[in-house]
Amino acid sequence: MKLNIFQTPDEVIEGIAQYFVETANAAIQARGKFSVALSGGSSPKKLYELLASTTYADSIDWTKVYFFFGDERNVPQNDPESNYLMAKNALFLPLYIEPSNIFAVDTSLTPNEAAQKYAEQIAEFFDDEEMSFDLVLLGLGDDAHTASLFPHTEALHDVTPSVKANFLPNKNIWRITMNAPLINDAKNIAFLVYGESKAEAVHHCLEDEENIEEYPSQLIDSIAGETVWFLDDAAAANLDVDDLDAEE
Ligand SMILES: O=C1O[C@H](COP(=O)(O)O)[C@@H](O)[C@H](O)[C@H]1O
Repeated sequence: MKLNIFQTPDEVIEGIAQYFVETANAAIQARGKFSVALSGGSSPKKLYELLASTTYADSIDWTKVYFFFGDERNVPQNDPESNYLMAKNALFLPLYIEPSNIFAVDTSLTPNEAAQKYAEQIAEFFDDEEMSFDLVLLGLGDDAHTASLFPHTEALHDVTPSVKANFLPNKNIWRITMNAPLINDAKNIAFLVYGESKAEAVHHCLEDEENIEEYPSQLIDSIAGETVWFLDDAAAANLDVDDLDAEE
């Protein structure tokens, strides 16, 4: 586990954009392609916009990048809540990404069918290779959820890498999410977290005693690779950084 702490949200975005480019180019050089699972919600929009900007657009051969989603809301793909729609507008359209490089969750199906189909698509993509994304990008909710692994939900108990339909009783909604075993098989995992509303959750996930039911993000740590947290000062405010391996 590695921490990168920056003063401002813009600096965090810049830092994780550079990390994305380095990780993508290393994967393309080593294996000829880069598979990435994107995060949703509000935090990564600026990252996607920066990657699609003139500063970064030419830094990666985007024809060799394959996009997946760590989680998706159970809404149509043109719904403002859709993680796919956000990535489409901020990243895919500006970079002219080919549809064959984009693996969106089919939310026209029932949640269970959508999850099963997505798991099959992922298995098919990796074929006879190890089912291991080059990079999984993650966010952190104020309640310490990541992807759609929410406190006190069934998917937290999975032990086999897969995609699950996860019911959130408090909100009475379904989400489709990669489970922790699948995420942890990734070669690299990067959390992007900024803003003071996240400070408590960051502290619980990184420094508190293990309590997976309350703080599901504690489940996440790459087994064979690297887990890196990109934080701003506000999100890191409650950390005792001296006890952690932090680079500022
Ligand atoms: O619901 C979700 O929330 C988390 C965190 O989102 P944020 O809006 O607080 O940045 C996100 O990582 C996840 O993909 C998303 O579906």
